[in-house]
Amino acid sequence: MIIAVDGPAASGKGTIARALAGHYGLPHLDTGLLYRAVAFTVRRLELDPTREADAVAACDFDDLTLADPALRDDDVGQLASIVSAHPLVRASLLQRQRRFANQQGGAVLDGRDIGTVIAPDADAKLFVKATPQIRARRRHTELQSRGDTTSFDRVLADIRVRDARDSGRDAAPLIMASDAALLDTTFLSIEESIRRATVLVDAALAAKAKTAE
Ligand SMILES: Nc1ncnc2c1ncn2[C@@H]1O[C@H](COP(=O)(O)OP(=O)(O)OP(=O)(O)O)[C@@H](O)[C@H]1O
Ligand SMILES: Nc1ccn([C@@H]2O[C@H](COP(=O)(O)O)[C@@H](O)[C@H]2O)c(=O)n1
Repeated sequence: MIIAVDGPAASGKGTIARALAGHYGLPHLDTGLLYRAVAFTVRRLELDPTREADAVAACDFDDLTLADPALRDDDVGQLASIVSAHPLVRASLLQRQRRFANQQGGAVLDGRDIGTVIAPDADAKLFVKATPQIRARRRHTELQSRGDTTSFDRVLADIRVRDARDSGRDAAPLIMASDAALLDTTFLSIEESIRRATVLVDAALAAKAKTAE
């Protein structure tokens, strides 16, 4: 069983995807981390993130990089949205994500293009959204708890820039798959978001089982 969870930055898709993975006993992949690792490597090697060849060279990152907490920094997210717009970077990370999705028993993946590109035949697809203001507030709180002093206005501005870049690029833009269920978490607690996500996934699985009869 493959569950695809997509949505914009700080919409809560990772929180929901992790909870779904626990609920259904499936492994989880946060695909944003892969793009963050490329961005982090570009920066470490002092490469140019706007040059596709430089960004592709950074796709060969060491897997230990994925465990570095600095990957979660706001500026790495910004850089990730620059490198992720290059088609050859996306192509370079595609098979790794597909292999994870198609492993025996299934998986939960969250990102921007899981339901549209990585796993278009996923058994259940969610598109998680929330207003930019509420996403910025959540991300700001999270950054503060890690000792990051980035201002709320800066976090909100970064989220708007990242939304525009991720939705406006030609290669695998952030869009809701036509067969995804929409979950707006703007006014929902984490617990309620997870509860509703589980109901939506159960409904998608039941509908799929019925058409297979
Ligand atoms: N419904 C909610 N209510 C309040 N806070 C939430 C809610 N959902 C998630 N959060 C918090 O908001 C922050 C962002 O959530 P999360 O990391 O799940 O988002 P994301 O969409 O995966 O972000 P990114 O795209 O940057 O990976 C986290 O600190 C999380 O605990
Ligand atoms: N499937 C994906 C996942 C992520 N990206 C890009 O990476 C950036 C960081 O992702 P987070 O989920 O950690 O915020 C994001 O802004 C996207 O540009 C992607 O393109 N496809």
